[in-house]
Amino acid sequence: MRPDPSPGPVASRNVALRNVGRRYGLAGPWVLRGVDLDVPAGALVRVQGANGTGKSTLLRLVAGIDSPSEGRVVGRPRTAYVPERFPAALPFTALGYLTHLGRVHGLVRAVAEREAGEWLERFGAAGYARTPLAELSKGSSQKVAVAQALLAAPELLVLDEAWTGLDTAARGELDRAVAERTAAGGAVLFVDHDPARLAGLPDATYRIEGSSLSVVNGLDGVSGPVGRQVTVTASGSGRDPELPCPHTLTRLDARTVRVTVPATHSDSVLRTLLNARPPWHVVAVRTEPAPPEGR
Ligand SMILES: Nc1ncnc2c1ncn2[C@@H]1O[C@H](COP(=O)(O)OP(=O)(O)OP(=O)(O)O)[C@@H](O)[C@H]1O
Repeated sequence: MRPDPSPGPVASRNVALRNVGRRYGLAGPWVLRGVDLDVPAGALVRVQGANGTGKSTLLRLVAGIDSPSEGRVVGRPRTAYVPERFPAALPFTALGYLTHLGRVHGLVRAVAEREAGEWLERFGAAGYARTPLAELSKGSSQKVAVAQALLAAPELLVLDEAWTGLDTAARGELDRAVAERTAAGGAVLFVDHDPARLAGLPDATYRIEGSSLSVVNGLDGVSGPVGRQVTVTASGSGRDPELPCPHTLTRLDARTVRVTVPATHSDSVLRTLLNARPPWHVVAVRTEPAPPEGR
């Protein structure tokens, strides 16, 4: 099912970040800033980025288990989340834990237990159904982490490196489960270190770089930076300026360039231009209109 990327209010089954920033501690560096992201129902969305750039932070914000330091999260789909590290030291067996979660999601005990058993079977973990979580191997406990998310048939499934540690059969099973969720109209947002993971399938791919989010492939087929943008027109040397963030550069004439950068980086870009040797002359600075709701 293709997602609907058309502008308009965000439906409750969609989730979106609007000008979101997150930093840890009052004076900590901004891990994310000025981030706008839409995850519409039915969409498979991938987030990429080098280690420590804020992928898990972004996923936790979208999943609703962390709150932004600034900006808004819009929409409240029923969400399930597979964390990078599953807290396996809970006082349950694998089956007991999944049955308990099934009941939390409103299933009667018999149905919860049956579905829990079916998911363990599907991931090749039925043999560990009665094993305490704390005694499971890393891979087996990852299967439980994945099963707990799928058990709830969530409207939004958020997978943070969920394939890591799974054996080949279970990885294939998770691929199929992702396809089933999107076919059923659910959204799936994922991070995985393997660039071949679900290759060719995502409806949109984003990259985190320097606290900003860029579009690798957008829902509307557009690529480039997202979020509020600032356009700076500057004249100076015939060479292109070296800027400290992702940007789009257009040369207007032999001495004049126009660069568009995420608004969150406009101060550092202006500083870079003014401190260059020789300095650039800044002709104009314009803040571009915010993207419409639903984009
Ligand atoms: N709870 C926290 N408290 C303080 N700093 C944190 C916390 N969580 C993440 N960070 C910091 O935020 C930055 C981004 O971390 P995050 O885990 O989101 O990145 P990541 O892209 O998922 O990394 P990786 O690819 O290594 O999993 C890092 O500098 C990290 O140290």
